Amino acid sequence: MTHTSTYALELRDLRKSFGKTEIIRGADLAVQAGERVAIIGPNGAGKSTLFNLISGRFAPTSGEVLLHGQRIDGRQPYEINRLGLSRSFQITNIFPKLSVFENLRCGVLWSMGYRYTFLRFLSRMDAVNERAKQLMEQIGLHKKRDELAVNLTYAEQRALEIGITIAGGADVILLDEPTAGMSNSETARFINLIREVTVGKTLLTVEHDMGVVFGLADKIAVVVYGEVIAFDTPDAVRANPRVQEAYLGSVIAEEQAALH
Ligand SMILES: Nc1ncnc2c1ncn2[C@@H]1O[C@H](COP(=O)(O)OP(=O)(O)OP(=O)(O)O)[C@@H](O)[C@H]1O
Repeated sequence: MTHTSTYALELRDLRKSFGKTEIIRGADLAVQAGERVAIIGPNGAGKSTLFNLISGRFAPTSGEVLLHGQRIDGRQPYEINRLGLSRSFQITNIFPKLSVFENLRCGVLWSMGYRYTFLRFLSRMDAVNERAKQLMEQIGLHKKRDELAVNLTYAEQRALEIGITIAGGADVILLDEPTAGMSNSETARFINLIREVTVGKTLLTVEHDMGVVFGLADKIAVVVYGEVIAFDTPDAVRANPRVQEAYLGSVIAEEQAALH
């Protein structure tokens, strides 16, 4: 049996009920460090709820969530963040009236436990500035250093969100539909950006766009009716009869029809 600590993230018989309705119904998942995982499934299957359970927004009704072998279920989102798991929307909420550089500095400081009200002191903080500069280059916004976030294009704002998400150096990153609302060419560029900035990290995305799923994921977790019914490589998931029957067959058929 593999030792638990070899997994970056593990879900064990995770359950969540809202009122009398069980939405997550015994989900199991074991993600190795460095894997990029896309969570897919029909509308209402429980994908966002799973993200909420992992990131601490909801406490599970029962079951366990482990980050590098350590139980994190029931902990507060900020505690989970400090333990090395960062979710895009937790900290995002870009500050529209701050520049790209200032937004990234806030991301770095937030991860260190400061509050953005210390903003006026930031210019003295060389290490913070250096990290923000490095992030700005990583996300390709160094030429927009002093541009206010509100003036960025949509795709640039999403890139800034990713920069803020990775600012604290978390090694497990959760992204909700990172390319939603982008054009095809923006999406292709953005997949590359995500791949680059998550090298060596563990990535989980909730994703509806099959192009993104197959372009980004090393493994796919298929969630149907609150359970992970398959967790495997994209090719194996495509070929899995249970997945085809439950969900993916119709999506692949649509995809193939669109290609011909
Ligand atoms: N806070 C809540 N209270 C009550 N029911 C909820 C709550 N959050 C989610 N649900 C219900 O849980 C079910 C799963 O929702 P969830 O958003 O996790 O699905 P999803 O797979 O992310 O769907 P989609 O692909 O449409 O975003 C839905 O029936 C939803 O109404």
